[in-house]
Amino acid sequence: MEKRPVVLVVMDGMGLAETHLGNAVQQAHKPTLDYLYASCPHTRLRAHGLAVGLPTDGDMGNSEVGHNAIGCGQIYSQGAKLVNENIDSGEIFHSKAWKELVAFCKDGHKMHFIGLLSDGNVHSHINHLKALIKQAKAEGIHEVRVHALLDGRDVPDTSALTYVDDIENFMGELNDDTFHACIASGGGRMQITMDRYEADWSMVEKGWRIHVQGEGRKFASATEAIETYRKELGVIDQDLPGFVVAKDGEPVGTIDDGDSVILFNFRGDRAQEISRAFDGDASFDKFDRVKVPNVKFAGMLQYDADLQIPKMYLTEPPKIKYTLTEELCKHGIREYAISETQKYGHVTYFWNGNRSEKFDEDLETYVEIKSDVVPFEQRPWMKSAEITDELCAAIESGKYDFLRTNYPNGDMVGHTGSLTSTIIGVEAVDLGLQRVMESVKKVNGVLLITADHGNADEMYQAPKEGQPLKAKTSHTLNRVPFIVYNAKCKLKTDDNLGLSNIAATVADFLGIEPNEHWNESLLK
Ligand SMILES: O=C(O)[C@@H](CO)OP(=O)(O)O
Ligand SMILES: [Mn+2]
Ligand SMILES: [Mn+2]
Repeated sequence: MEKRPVVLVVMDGMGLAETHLGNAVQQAHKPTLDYLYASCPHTRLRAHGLAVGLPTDGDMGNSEVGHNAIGCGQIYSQGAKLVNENIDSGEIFHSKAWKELVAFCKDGHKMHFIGLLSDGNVHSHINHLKALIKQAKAEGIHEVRVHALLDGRDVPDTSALTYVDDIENFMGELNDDTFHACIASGGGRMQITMDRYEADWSMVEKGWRIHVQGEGRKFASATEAIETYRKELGVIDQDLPGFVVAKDGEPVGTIDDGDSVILFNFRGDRAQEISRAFDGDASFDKFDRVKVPNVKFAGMLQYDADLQIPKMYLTEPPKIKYTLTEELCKHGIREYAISETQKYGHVTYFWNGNRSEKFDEDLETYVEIKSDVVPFEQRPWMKSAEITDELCAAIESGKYDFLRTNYPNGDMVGHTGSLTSTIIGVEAVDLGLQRVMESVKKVNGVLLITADHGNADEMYQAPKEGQPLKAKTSHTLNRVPFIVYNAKCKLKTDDNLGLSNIAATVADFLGIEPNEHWNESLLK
C-alpha cells in the first residue's frame, strides 16, 4: 500500500441510536456526516460491555475503556472488573496497602473513604465501598467516615439520595458500641475534588477544604444538604456544591494526623489530582493545602504507574501492552495528538494505556488547547474550531504520518442533559469534520472517523407512561460508527466487532504489519 497520512477523529459520545426522540446526533444539521454515510465505507462497532473489558454487556462504555481499546487494539479487563475480582477473592485485603492502612489507623483514629457514590461503574461502584467498610469493621477499625461525591452523570441526574440512603442504611446496620461509620462531607462531582487533566485545580482545593479541614457550609446530614441545595439552586446532582456534615457546629469527620484515607474510585483521570494533593510533599504548589495531615493514603488502583500516582494502591491496574503508539514508534511513524483540556488525556494518557509519558520524544507531538471553565451547555461549540485550526495545519504541514484528535462536544455537552445545546455541539463537530476532510483531501490522506461510546444519541431517559420526558445525562450502550473517507476499501460488518479492531486497521492504512496481539483489522 502506498504511504499516506492517516487521520483518526474520535467524536466523543456520539453513538448510533435507532430512535429519533432525544437523539441529538440525528436531530443535528450535519451535512458532513450525512455525506460521509451516503458515500463512504462505514460500519458499526461495539463500544460497551465485554467488548471493552467491562464486567457485563449491561455496562455502558466510557472514555477510559474506549480510548484504551482503540489505542491498544486489544481487550483488557478494566478497573471495574479487576476490583470486583480482587474483592470477590478477598485478595484486596491481603494487599500491602490495605494492611498498612488498617494498622495505621486502628487505635483511636479514623479510616476515610473518598469517592463517587453511585453504581455507575465508570469511576466507582458503591458495592466496592460497602465491601471495604464491612472489612474495616471486621479488622477492628472503630471509626469510618465517607466523603461522598454525588454523581448524576453516570446515573440518573437527581438520584443522589438513592445512594446516600443505601450507604447510610448499610452503615447503620454495622454501627454498634465498637464501630461507627457515617457520611462526613461531600458535594457534586463537577464542583469538588474530581477535576481532570488540570482543567481547574480550584475544584480540588474546594474538595480538600471540605473533606480534610471540614471547612464549608454545614448541615446535619448529607440528605439535608442535598435537599437544601436543590431547593435553593435547582441544580442536578453533579453540580451540587460541597457540604460538611456537622454536629453541634463541629464537623463529624475531618481528616487528621494518624487517619487513613482510601480513594475508592478505580478510574484514573479524575482521581489523579486529589491523589497528588495527598501524596505530595512540601513542593506541592497547585493550591495551598494549609495543613497537611500525617495520613496514609491509598487509591483503589494506581492511576499512573510510570508517575506512581498514587504511591499506595489496593488493586493492580491493567497492564496494557503492545499499544499502537509503541508499535508506530518502532516503525518511525511520526505521530500527532490534539484535543482540548477536557479530553487531552484521552488521546494521550488513556490512548497509551494510562501512561502520560511519551514513548519517543522525537516522534510524538502532543498539543493541548485550553478548555474554558464554563458550563458547557452555554458554549456547546467548546474549542472545536481551535482544535480544527491546529489539526488542519498539522495535516497540511506534511510533518506527521498519523494524526489523532478527540472532539469532546457530543459527550461534554451531552452530560449536561440539554438536548438543544447538544444538537449545537454535534453541529460544531460536523463543521470541524468538513474542514478536516478538506485538509485530508489536499494531502491525499485517509480519514477515519469513530466514537468512543454513546451519549448525545440518547438525551432522554426511557419514557414512562403518563410522565413527562426526563433528561438523560449519562453514556449509552449504543454502537458507534466507523467511517473511512478518501480510501477505497471494504469493511467488515460482523456484529462482534468493536473498538479494539481499530488499531490493526490504522496499521493497515499506514502500510505496516499489525502487532500479532491486536484484534483483527476491519478491512476485508
Ligand atoms: O466525565 C466523565 O468522567 C465520564 C463520565 O463519568 O465521561 P467520559 O468517560 O466520556 O470521560
Ligand atoms: Mn468519552
Ligand atoms: Mn462522558
